[in-house]
Amino acid sequence: MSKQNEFVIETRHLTKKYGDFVAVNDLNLRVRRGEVFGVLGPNGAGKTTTILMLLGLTDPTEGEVRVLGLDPTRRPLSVKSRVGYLPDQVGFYDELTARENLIYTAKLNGLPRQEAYRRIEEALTQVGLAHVADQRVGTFSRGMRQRLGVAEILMKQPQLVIMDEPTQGLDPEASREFLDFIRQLKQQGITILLSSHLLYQVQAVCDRVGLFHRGRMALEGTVQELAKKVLGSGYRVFVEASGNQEAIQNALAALKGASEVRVVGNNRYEIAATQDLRPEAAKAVIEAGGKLFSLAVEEPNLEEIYARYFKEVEHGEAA
Ligand SMILES: Nc1ncnc2c1ncn2[C@@H]1O[C@H](COP(=O)(O)OP(=O)(O)OP(=O)(O)O)[C@@H](O)[C@H]1O
Repeated sequence: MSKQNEFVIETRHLTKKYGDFVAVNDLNLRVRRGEVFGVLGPNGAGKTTTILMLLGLTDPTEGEVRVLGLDPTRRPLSVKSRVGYLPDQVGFYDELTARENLIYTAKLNGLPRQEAYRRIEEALTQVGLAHVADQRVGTFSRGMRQRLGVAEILMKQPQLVIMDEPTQGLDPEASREFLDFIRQLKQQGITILLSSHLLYQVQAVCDRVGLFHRGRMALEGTVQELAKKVLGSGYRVFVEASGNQEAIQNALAALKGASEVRVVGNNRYEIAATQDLRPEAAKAVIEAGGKLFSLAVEEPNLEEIYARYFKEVEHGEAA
C-alpha cells in the first residue's frame, strides 16, 4: 500500500464472494484526499458491497482495504468514528428525539460531553432542524431524516464522508440542497465518496468517477477523460456564421481536436470535438472569410457516456 495521506481510500485486489457469486471482483480503488469521487454502475454492480467493506461492516473475501490509513476489517470502530456515512435510508431510533439520537451517536464516537452538545446544536441549526430537535424521529419525513443524517455527519466532523444513494426519494428542492451540502464539505477539504444513479448530480459535484460493472471498476477518470475513452470526443461546439459554406466547413474540420463537422442548418455548424474549441473556431471562421454570429459549447455528458458504454458492453456480449 502506498504512503498514508496520499489516498484516503485505497483497495488492492478487493474481492467479496457470496458462495460462488463474486459481488466485488479484484477491485483497485483509490480516492485522493479532498476529492469528490462518484461511484456509478447498474443495480448489482457491487457498489454497496464495496462501501460496506470500506466501513468494516462486512469483511472482504480477499484483498486489502485502507481507509484513512486504517484497516476497517481490524479496526472497524476507529474507522466508523472518523468516517461519516450516509446510506439511502438513514437508521435512527424512532422513539428518540432528533437531539437524543445525535447525543447517542456522539457518545458512541467518544465525543466529550460539552463539545458534543455544542456541535449538536450547531449541526441541528445548520440543517434547519433546530425547531424540531425535541420531536421523536418517528414523526419525521424522509427529507427530515436525511437532514438529520447530514447533521450527524456535521457533528462528527469527519475527514471522509461516504454516501450511498443519498438523494434517493428526496424532492427536487431537497436534492438541490443536498448537492450544496456536498460542495460545502468539499470546500472544507473533506473527501467524499458518492454512489448514485443520478448521473447529472454526479457530474455536477464529482471530480472523478468510477464506473462499476459486475464487481469491477470498468472505467475511471474525470468526465472529460471518460468522454474521450467512450465517446471519442464528447464536446459539441455550435457555430453560427455566414459566408462560403464549404470554406468554413473545411476550416472547422481542419482544427486540431475536431473529429466531425456537420452542417446543421442555414449558416449553422456543429463540431464534435475532444475539447472546447470555441476560440479556435472563431478564428477559423474569420480566416475563411466568414462572419461569426454566435458560438456555443455543450460539455461532455455523463448520461451519454454511461448509455454508450453499457450499450457497447451489451453489444459485445451479444456478439
Ligand atoms: N448478503 C448477500 N448475500 C448474497 N448476495 C448478496 C448479498 N449482498 C449483496 N449480494 C449480491 O451482490 C451483488 C452486488 O450487490 P450490491 O448491493 O453491492 O450492488 P449495488 O451496485 O450496490 O446495486 P444497487 O445499485 O442496486 O444498490 C448483487 O447481485 C447482490 O444480489
